[in-house]
Amino acid sequence: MTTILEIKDLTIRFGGLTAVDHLNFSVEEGTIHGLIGPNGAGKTTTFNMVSGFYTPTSGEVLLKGERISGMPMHLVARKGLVRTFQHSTLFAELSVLENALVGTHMVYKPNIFAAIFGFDGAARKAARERAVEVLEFFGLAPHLHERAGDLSHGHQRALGMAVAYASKPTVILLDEPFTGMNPEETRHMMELMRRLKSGGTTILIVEHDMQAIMGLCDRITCMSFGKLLAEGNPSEIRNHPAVIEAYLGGARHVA
Ligand SMILES: Nc1ncnc2c1ncn2[C@@H]1O[C@H](COP(=O)(O)OP(=O)(O)OP(=O)(O)O)[C@@H](O)[C@H]1O
Repeated sequence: MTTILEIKDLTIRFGGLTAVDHLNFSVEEGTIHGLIGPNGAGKTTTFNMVSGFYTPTSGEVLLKGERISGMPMHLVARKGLVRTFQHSTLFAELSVLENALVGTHMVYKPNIFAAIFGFDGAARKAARERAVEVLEFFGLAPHLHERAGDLSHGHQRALGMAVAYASKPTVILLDEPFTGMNPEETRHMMELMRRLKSGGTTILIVEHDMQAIMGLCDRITCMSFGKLLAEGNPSEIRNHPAVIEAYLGGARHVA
């Protein structure tokens, strides 16, 4: 196993609140790694630091040994790490294909509008091919020319992942990808994630759906009050007394 992502002593303070407090964990290449914890534990804030959205107060994030913390998001993305957001960030007025083309801009051209309208012939063709390939992978090929805002909720979430994946990331961060999905959509999304993993992509996922997390992840890190609470495989986490306590006050099992 090779470590692809290292979170080292990561800390961020907002005024008097330490939202993430000397957090340490590593993600192995080609795995699905879960980041869980009760509401307010600091999961999204950690994602924000890993993806370059926030600058940590101290500590660092290494991608393949290179420090990426403190870099702006677009540079982190160019290094091969991209994220999705809890809430859809699609361009609702653009078509499904145009949204996916925006996702390719990191690879083929740095400017969003150039990604859609201004490529030279060869780059434009390559970007379009990549966008269509990714949309096929996510089951969105029948919807290429529909307005993104008109898609079903499940398809919008799939498109959010497709846009992120279009830039050919080595690591993809998924923030609550199953929110608002019905069981069928969740099953389908889980299958897509397993296929991404088979293709060699590393996935770090924040999610409250414990059944999905336990079914998907190779390894899980649990946070509580900004700190690392426990780490292990799904069965170790499911039976970990501190995790059970953090979620349910010790009353029941996690999943
Ligand atoms: N920009 C900010 N300014 C001030 N406080 C913040 C900011 N971002 C997050 N926090 C605080 O940091 C703590 C951790 O929040 P965070 O959203 O990371 O938790 P979470 O584990 O993702 O929770 P949830 O599961 O509810 O999404 C919370 O107390 C939150 O209010």
